Amino acid sequence: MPTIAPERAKTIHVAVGVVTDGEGRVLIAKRPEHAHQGGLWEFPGGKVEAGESLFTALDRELFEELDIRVLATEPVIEIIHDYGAKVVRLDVHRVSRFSGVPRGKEGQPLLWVRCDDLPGYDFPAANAPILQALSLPDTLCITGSFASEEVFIECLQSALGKGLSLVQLRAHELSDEQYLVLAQKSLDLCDQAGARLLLNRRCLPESLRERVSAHGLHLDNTSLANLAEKPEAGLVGASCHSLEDLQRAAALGLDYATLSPVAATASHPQAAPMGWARFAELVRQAKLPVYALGGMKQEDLGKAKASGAQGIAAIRAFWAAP
Ligand SMILES: Nc1nc2c([nH]c(=O)n2[C@@H]2O[C@H](COP(=O)(O)OP(=O)(O)OP(=O)(O)O)[C@@H](O)[C@H]2O)c(=O)[nH]1
Repeated sequence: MPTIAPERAKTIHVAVGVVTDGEGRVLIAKRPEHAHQGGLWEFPGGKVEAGESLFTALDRELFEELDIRVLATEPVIEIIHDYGAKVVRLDVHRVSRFSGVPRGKEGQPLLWVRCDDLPGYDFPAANAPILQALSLPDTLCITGSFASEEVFIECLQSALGKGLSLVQLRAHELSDEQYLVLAQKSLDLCDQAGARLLLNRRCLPESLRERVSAHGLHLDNTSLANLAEKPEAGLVGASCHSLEDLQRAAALGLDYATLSPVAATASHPQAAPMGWARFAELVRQAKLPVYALGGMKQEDLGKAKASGAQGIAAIRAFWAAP
């Protein structure tokens, strides 16, 4: 019978801190050459000791490594990654408030980096979903019904005015041609507001897609199932309803997933809601940022984050004429 090497018998729980400054930059440190994943950049942190809470572990590690005390944190993402020789569970939290001035107490080089610039640094393989999570907002607006183009524009302007910065254009009732006209108008408004627009259109012919250079694509569940590789279309996410879907989305290297329905939803009345406990269980096993979808309201954001989500995705909560 094969035996499990002792160091593989248990998953190592690691507290990881994304220390953020007033300008939204994050702190990265270089791992020592001799360490596991040595020479790569990391977010400061270390192993959670027996009996320690995540907060206590993070505070202790960041004091030991950076000479700062942690004052406030919020969850970012949890990643289980198998390095072969060991399995790590990275419990990543943003350190939004701290006291002291960070310095590399162990002689490690430190850098403050803008989130957009993080992909330019080499991180351990487990960190890819952390970088994805940091590049995404905690709300995803999905466009809803509209009686006329005028009403659509009003709803979109209202959503952008509330600060929503990621919009998925879902309008299955339109022809390709009508959809593209609306996509171009939406893109102009999103660009003006500094928001990103994702096209959700099954089988939108390549020639038409080329006419609107949106910031990315949202794939429906059928497209996810049929896809052989991630389309080269910027930010790409997909609609997931199961662990298999989430695993497929991660294996394709997609940037995010929506997981639904969490609660009962008017847009899919026949679908049975999975509830928060099941949602959290699935998200724990996901290797990419996941938005909770289905009956979500703005006040569900805290619950979603506490369940491991990137945030919430919704139509009704965000789509309304002013
Ligand atoms: N701190 C940190 N660890 C990471 C990151 N990404 C990643 O894969 N890891 C892995 O998580 C584990 C954390 O171990 P560590 O060496 O930082 O923990 P520690 O400070 O308690 O180390 P020690 O017990 O060797 O002193 C390592 O296997 C490391 O490769 C990251 O961004 N930050």
